[in-house]
Amino acid sequence: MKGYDKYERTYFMPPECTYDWVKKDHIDTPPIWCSVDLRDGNQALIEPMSLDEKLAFFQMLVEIGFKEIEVGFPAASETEYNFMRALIERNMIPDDVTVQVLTQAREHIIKKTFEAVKGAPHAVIHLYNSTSVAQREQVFKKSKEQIKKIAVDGAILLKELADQTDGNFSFEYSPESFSGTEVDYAVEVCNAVLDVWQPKASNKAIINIPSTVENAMPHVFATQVEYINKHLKYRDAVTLSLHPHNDRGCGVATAELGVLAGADRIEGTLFGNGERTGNVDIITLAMNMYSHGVDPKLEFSNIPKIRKKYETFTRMHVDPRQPYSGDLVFTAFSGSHQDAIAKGMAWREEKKLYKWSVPYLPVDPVDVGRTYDSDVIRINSQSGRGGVNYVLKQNFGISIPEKMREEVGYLVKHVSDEEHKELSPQWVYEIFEEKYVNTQPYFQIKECHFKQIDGIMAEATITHGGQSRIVDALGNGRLDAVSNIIKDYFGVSYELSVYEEHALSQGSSSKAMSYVGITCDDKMYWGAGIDDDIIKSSINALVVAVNQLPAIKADESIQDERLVEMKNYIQANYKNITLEDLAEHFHLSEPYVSKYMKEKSGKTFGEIVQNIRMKKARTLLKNGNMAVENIALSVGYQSVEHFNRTFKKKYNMTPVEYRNS
Ligand SMILES: CC(=O)SCCNC(=O)CCNC(=O)[C@H](O)C(C)(C)COP(=O)(O)OP(=O)(O)OC[C@H]1O[C@@H](n2cnc3c(N)ncnc32)[C@H](O)[C@@H]1OP(=O)(O)O
Ligand SMILES: CC(C)C(=O)C(=O)O
Repeated sequence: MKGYDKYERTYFMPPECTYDWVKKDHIDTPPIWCSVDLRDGNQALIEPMSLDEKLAFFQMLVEIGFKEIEVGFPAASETEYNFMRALIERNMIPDDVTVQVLTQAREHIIKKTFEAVKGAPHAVIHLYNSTSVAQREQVFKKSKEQIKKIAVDGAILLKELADQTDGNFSFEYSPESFSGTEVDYAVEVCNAVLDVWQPKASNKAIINIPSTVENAMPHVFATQVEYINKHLKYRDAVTLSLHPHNDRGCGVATAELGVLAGADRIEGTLFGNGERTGNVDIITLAMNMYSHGVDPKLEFSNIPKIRKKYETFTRMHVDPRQPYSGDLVFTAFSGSHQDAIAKGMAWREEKKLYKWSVPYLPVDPVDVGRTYDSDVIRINSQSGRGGVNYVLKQNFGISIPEKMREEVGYLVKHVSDEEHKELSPQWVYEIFEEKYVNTQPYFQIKECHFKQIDGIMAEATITHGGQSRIVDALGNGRLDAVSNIIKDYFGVSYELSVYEEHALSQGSSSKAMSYVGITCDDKMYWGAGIDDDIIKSSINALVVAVNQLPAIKADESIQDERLVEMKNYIQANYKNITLEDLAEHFHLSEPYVSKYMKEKSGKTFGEIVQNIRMKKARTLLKNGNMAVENIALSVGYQSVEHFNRTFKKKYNMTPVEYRNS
């Protein structure tokens, strides 16, 4: 890529590099968390938060459990100033929470800041000035000594004003733009500031190391932090804090390695809001610890609720891939992931495990306020049988037999592929239902009675081709007897291979769900049935399965017989027949009859009716002198105009022209 040679590395390795942090593999106690949402997060918003929004956000941060909150930059604006005053005057700061405010190292800004914090029960005054090579040269045009003096002068003024101002104050100093600063020089400036403040273990100062613009790999930052940790004066009286940004996308790694390197405290924001690519995301950091079995001491058990408020207050949007918080972070669309998750969840339930080990899910989604129903497995063309089965089970209590799952999986994903869409759980259910439960059958068994005679005798009413017949057969069980009826009646052979059933809870009532798999020529055919009655549900399942057999589907004698019967019925009732009448007469649904007629005769129901009417009309026109109006009505048209129009369209002449031709 052209232009790469315009850049060079702008960070500095410390004079001595030690790598003690490398030997640690996890963080066992959470750092002190400081939220900077209301300051660094707020200053990065297109529209900074209003006073009321800041108050509500502050309340949310307190509820999450933050004990240190940088509430703003009071010298920046009236809103910022008034917010600080409101917190103090309305007594909104809980006893165990410390608020913090930021100030430049400029006299009037520091003075304004102290006016804002007057009367605070406990506040941290956070002083910063830039120390990087670039800022020394380009912005301040000052030497190292002069830059250090800005910090020291600021520190002196903080101390003086703190002594003169009503309230309880501690101090924080940040060598801003540390990432482009020589590490030993940054330490020198920090130590000079500490010399002014003379911190005590009972009232610690905070030294905050920002990766103001992240410009190095996280291990470089950790090595820098380790050096600072070892070279800061008054170390027992100093809280070493980090303030990572995310310009290289490594904010979280930078923070974690920095903590391993000796940092005690982290400044960050919810969802990583902040300047440019953001501050480090505290939710991710906290949840990373949580997923290692460490209590982060922040409450993220309902992230969706926090997110909703955050999005309202900041007008920002959380990315669907944002760790722990995004819409899609617990979702598997792909088959093998879904399969493993579904099996892992089943394993967990079966073994009654408390410890979490479900594949592909770093934490239990329920722990952060998500659900298993809609968050974990979603169906598209990348999905597989494990996922489809999970969705049916989780959402509808349908537990399909192991051997049936592959067919159902392919059936569902095929629809998604064709439609090019994600399928909602309801859609998945409808696909399943249409094929296995409510399929339009070639035959049905509407009624069945059983007698115990040397085995089971079943007597079933089989309906097909518009006719119903009562047939009986013996079997060694009820389903076997019904199966024998079907075999005898249609002359088909198959093996009844799988029968499974379970209760299906729907609201307060419970139904029986049955599955039947039959084998014919080494291939399995499936059906399912749902009914209050277990026998009925199993017969329905069997009927659907048999209806899938190619021998039944291709049985032209059944087809032809029914088609002829339908045509005869139309012929006999052509004057006022509707599709609804026809479907009802043959105990079938309208869409099925409509599709069936088109497929089998090449004409729609409407075309067939029209042909019959026209044929009758032509005969009446040629034989006798019945008025055209009367002919129209007698063959079933509502009006003569309609008849004339249809006739002309079909024969390219009017009925009168036809009569005279
Ligand atoms: C990395 C960070 O996030 S740091 C925090 C940044 N946040 C903000 O800036 C948000 C709030 N800031 C503001 O509202 C404004 O900047 C104010 C009100 C504080 C100050 O505004 P202004 O007086 O117009 O000054 P501005 O911020 O533009 O800075 C300009 C001057 O201050 C100096 N300056 C900037 N930062 C500092 C600092 N930390 N310490 C000392 N001097 C500073 C600049 O060198 C410049 O000096 P010059 O005029 O002599 O060249
Ligand atoms: C003021 C400092 C800590 C800052 O916000 C930064 O450097 O990013």
